[in-house]
Amino acid sequence: MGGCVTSFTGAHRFLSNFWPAAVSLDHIIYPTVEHAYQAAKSVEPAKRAIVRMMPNPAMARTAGRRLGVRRDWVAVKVEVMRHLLEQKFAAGSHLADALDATGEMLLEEGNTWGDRFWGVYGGTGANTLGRMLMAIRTKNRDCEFAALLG
Ligand SMILES: Nc1c(N[C@@H]2O[C@H](COP(=O)(O)O)[C@@H](O)[C@H]2O)[nH]c(=O)[nH]c1=O
Repeated sequence: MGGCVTSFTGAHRFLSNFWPAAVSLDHIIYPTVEHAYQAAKSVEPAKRAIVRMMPNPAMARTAGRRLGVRRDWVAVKVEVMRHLLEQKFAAGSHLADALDATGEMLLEEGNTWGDRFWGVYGGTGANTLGRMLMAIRTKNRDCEFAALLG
């Protein structure tokens, strides 16, 4: 299956970091990748708890953006995201199956909120989130293949 997912909406909403998925950050469970990613901007447990308790990912994002980021945030944020997404799409899980079902489609987080780092806005952007998801999709397949071979 070729083609392109140009936004994480509708049937592809599960690709968004706002989709419900329990993920762990430093042994504490968060309800979405977005909650955990935003909490990770701080190293202070009390601040992380505020983000974790937010009733939805949009509010977690707003709260996280007010935290003031830790000094090493720019250096670690991509690895933090990868760590969370690998949990969300852990091989064999329901969401990994849904990711696998996207076949060879290009996954692009086209967005309306101006994010050219994680997604694509106005036709340009690094699409870091989409590229990470495609890499996990490939990795999961490689693992499955290796398991079949024994
Ligand atoms: N703003 C938004 C999404 N953007 C998400 O926000 C995060 C980046 O936050 P920051 O590093 O603070 O700019 C990252 O997880 C990105 O995917 N996603 C959605 O589904 N809906 C939204 O409305």
